[in-house]
Amino acid sequence: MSETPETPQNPANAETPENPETPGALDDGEHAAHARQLDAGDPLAALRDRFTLDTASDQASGDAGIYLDGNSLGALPRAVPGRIAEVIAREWGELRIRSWTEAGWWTAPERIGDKIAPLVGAAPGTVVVGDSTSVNVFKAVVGGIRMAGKGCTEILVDATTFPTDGYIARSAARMTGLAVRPVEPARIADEVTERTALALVNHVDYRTGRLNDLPGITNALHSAGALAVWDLCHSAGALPVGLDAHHVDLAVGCTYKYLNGGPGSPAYLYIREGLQDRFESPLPGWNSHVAPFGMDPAYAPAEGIVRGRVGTPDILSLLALEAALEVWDGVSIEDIRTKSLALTDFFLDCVAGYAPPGRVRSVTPYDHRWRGSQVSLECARAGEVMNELIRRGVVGDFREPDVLRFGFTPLYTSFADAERAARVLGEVLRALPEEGPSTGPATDPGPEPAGAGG
Ligand SMILES: Cc1ncc(COP(=O)(O)O)c(C=O)c1O
Ligand SMILES: Nc1c(O)cccc1C(=O)C[C@H](N)C(=O)O
Repeated sequence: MSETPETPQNPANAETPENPETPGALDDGEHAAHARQLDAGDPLAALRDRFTLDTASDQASGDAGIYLDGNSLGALPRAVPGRIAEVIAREWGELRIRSWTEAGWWTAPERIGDKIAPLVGAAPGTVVVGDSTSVNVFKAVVGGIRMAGKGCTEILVDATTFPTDGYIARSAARMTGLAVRPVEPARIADEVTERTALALVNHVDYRTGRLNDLPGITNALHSAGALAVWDLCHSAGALPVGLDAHHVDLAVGCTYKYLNGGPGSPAYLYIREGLQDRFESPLPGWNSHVAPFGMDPAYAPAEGIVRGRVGTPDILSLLALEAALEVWDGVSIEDIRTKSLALTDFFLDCVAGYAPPGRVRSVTPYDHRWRGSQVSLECARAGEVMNELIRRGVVGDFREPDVLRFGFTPLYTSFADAERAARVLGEVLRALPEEGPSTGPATDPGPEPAGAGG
């Protein structure tokens, strides 16, 4: 994974003069038949039943939606409503305060961290669940700066990062007297110096779906004496991460995308085992104290990953997440990756077949080494196109200024979903010519841009 990223070659970019512009003349049947064949041979196909989604027969009748926004909000696992009803009725309703010990509420952040750990290649005891990703970015960046060498004067931040990481990193740097330098992930190895404390990098770019080179960048940072801090929001649950194997120092991620924990479900913090005793949290709440019920005015951190905690855990959301993680029973992340790449390859082929030539350009690398689990298509009038796709039952989302995003969650997305989404996209692009009366939400999103609520 440490080779230089190649220029993406993408069938959806390719000129396809042989593709007729009239919908009826496309060979829809061939793509649809291929989708049926791929679904029939898909060893993960049955996992879709672990989720509440529109059924295959709803889809056959054309009434149901195709959900390609699991990279924003994962679908609802079937086990969650029953478990939450039980937690409310029994644990909160009857046991009340006793549940902190008798129902295992107190230890839930580490117990659930241990369930996420194998999905990101981490050992037990290295992941703690709680707070939002934004808050965990703050803990990781300040905690990392405090571990760095005294002569460090700067931190590097992925220049293409999801904005919250950049905002928080800037604030953290200001508080600690360091400078912030935005650097493209592919340039980090060249830009890191002995004065760099750490780099904060997104594993998968939220906008383009590009997979950044975690092993190579981590290695380059270490060679310069800097720490590697990764944001796994768009990779955890979609592809193998290998945190321990690649000696990542600190990592954060959300659980509401490919981990299907539900809206606003708590995020997680990973601290490499060898660094835990040096980690000084910038938010040393009583839950990370060595003796929380000692009520000592002086702070003394707990041993191990517990020191990543802050205050009282958000129990209902945490336990919903725990139930959601049951969908991973018997599922290997390597098989998920294989299906993810097959789905995105197939979608790109279908788009190349169905979209009018030149109307969309994939900004997601075609090269598997650099592809996450989404396909992002640059397109004129993208906001309007996405609104129309959603109206026709294909739910992806739109990101400024001109990107259509389609997320593929191998646990529940079928090849038939991919084919139908591409077919409807082709229809919508024909209905909305490139030069429209206005550029609409692509330049002026208004209060609710397409897909914002996903
Ligand atoms: C890469 C990345 N980091 C952070 C966040 C946001 O984190 P939070 O859960 O704090 O809103 C997102 C998405 O919302 C994201 O895509
Ligand atoms: N967290 C979100 C939310 O509360 C509302 C709408 C969208 C989101 C998202 O997760 C956005 C997402 N991180 C993105 O990749 O753009």
